[in-house]
Amino acid sequence: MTDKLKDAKIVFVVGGPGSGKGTQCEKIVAKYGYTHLSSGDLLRAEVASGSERGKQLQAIMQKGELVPLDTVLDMIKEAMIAKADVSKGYLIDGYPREVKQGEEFEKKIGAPALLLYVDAKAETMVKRLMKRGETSGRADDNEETIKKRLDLYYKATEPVIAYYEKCSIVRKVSRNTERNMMLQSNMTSVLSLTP
Ligand SMILES: Nc1ncnc2c1ncn2[C@@H]1O[C@H](COP(=O)(O)OP(=O)(O)O)[C@@H](O)[C@H]1O
Ligand SMILES: Nc1ncnc2c1ncn2[C@H]1C[C@H](O)[C@@H](COP(=O)(O)OP(=O)(O)O)O1
Ligand SMILES: [Mg+2]
Repeated sequence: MTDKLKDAKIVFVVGGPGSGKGTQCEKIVAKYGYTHLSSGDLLRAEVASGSERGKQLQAIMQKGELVPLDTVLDMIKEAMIAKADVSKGYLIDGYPREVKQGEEFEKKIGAPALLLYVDAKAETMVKRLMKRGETSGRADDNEETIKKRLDLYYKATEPVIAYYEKCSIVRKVSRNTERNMMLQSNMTSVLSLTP
């Protein structure tokens, strides 16, 4: 099964809650036709299905905690396989959330070609999430859960960036670069390579 993903081009998209991961991914999809898989969206789809597992996931997400690694990795892998025949590459948005998730992904699927680090100030993230919460209907877009998600981001997810900096695959997108990120040659050269 994993054979289907043997040569897959993989881009991890990492950043704090509300940093703009989903927004930047949409831009990349429009330009490069990559397959966008958001771990949060996959989990919310499971919740929406009303399954027993969905109920357990909902309770964890509402508290701003991480769901079990195996659950999210299995979902991502399944979604990747489903698109393997048509995909030019994958944007894995919201994963890894901790170094261990990155290690497991590499063992079970493959190594990332690039990690896009979407950077924003805590103050900006909180402001955006409070605004998003007015219409998103998301159980975790409220003040209390946002604070927990931010704390967890700095504690568990930021180390992921340092971990991948060692192999020089991190590209940072920040306020100054996001508007013209598609023009950055370092990103273009990696993204436009055919798988
Ligand atoms: N560059 C930006 N400037 C202003 N608002 C933004 C920007 N990027 C994203 N947003 C807004 O911030 C919120 C969070 O963005 P989203 O892409 O959902 O982030 P994430 O997937 O990282 O949580 C959304 O409401 C989005 O419209
Ligand atoms: N890779 C992962 N591991 C564990 N839990 C995850 C996960 N990705 C998402 N979740 C769970 C916990 C998150 O607080 C919640 C929402 O994630 P998300 O939609 O990626 O949020 P955001 O886009 O605001 O950063 O789903
Ligand atoms: Mg998102």
